[in-house]
Amino acid sequence: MDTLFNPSSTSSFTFIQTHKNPQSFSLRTCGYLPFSSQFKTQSWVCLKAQEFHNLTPLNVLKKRGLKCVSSGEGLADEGEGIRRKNLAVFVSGGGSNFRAVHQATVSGDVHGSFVVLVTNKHDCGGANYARENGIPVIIYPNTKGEPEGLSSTDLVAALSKYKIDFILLAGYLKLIPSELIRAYPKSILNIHPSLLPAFGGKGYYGTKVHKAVIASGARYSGPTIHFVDEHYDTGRILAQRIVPVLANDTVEELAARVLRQEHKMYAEVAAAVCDERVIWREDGVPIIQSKANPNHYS
Ligand SMILES: Nc1nc2c(c(=O)[nH]1)N[C@@H](CN(C=O)c1ccc(C(=O)N[C@@H](CCC(=O)O)C(=O)O)cc1)CN2
Ligand SMILES: NCC(=O)N[C@@H]1O[C@H](COP(=O)([O-])[O-])[C@@H](O)[C@H]1O
Repeated sequence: MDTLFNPSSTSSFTFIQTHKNPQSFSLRTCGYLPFSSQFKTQSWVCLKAQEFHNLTPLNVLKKRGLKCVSSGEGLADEGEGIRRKNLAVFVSGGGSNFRAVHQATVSGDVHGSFVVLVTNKHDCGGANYARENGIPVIIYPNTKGEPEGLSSTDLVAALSKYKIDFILLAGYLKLIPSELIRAYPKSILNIHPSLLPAFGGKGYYGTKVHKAVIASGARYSGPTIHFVDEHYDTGRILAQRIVPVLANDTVEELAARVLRQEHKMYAEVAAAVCDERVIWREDGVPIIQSKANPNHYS
């Protein structure tokens, strides 16, 4: 039994572009607002009127001080498609999350293409899968064991030629340098196999995470996808799913249950970022607009 955890599935947000500040969306206070369609003009989005249903009363939302800022590119015009995004992936191991998202790009579920892979282990499963699929492989960082590895500065320079839109960390076990974080603001995601902020940080990776969860007596666990900042696992949380921790779970059984949800969630989140459906609330929390119902956010 895997349960989706969707705290705000009944919430509806309506966003009005303010002429004063084309990068911020604010909630109008005049009660329910209808919109009919969305189109993009120059650098900001205009929302026209249409009846919406089951809106959370705006005054309730406004009391929570909710204002939203677009993800930067805004919503596409009705008449034109959203540009396909270039993706980079960082792996250290087998790369099952990478393979799951890559297969979603091939099937068309994710409107993006992996253009480069970075790894600290030149012969890991993820790197070999990339080579088999014609995806260039870069080694980072430079270590005794990986003398071909790049420095942080050279990594940023090497990646710049691929015109990357988003970087996905998928089982990468080294610290992402601040130079790369500065070069790709709000554009680097990581998947972690616990419900952050619990069981995260230095030393929490792979089976070590699940061992700690079981030892704690926690009844639920699950994967988290978050934006990456300078520290391990402290960036803004974007998505989570929950799974039960059973009384007689082994580390391997819990790891497998969480990993199944990781694969599904990462493909959904990758689709959202490529569709430009990530919106940053004024309080700094990123939220995802539902593909099926644009009135729903989670
Ligand atoms: N700047 C950031 N870099 C990375 C993040 C991040 O959030 N910010 N996430 C990690 C992935 N990760 C958890 O999701 C993670 C990976 C590795 C470690 C860790 O303790 N690593 C060991 C070395 C392990 C090894 O080399 O085998 C260590 O640093 O001592 C913690 C969390 C990816 N990068
Ligand atoms: N803290 C980072 C961490 O533990 N990441 C975890 O490593 C595994 C990689 O599997 P994969 O290589 O098969 O995708 C995944 O479970 C991922 O959440």
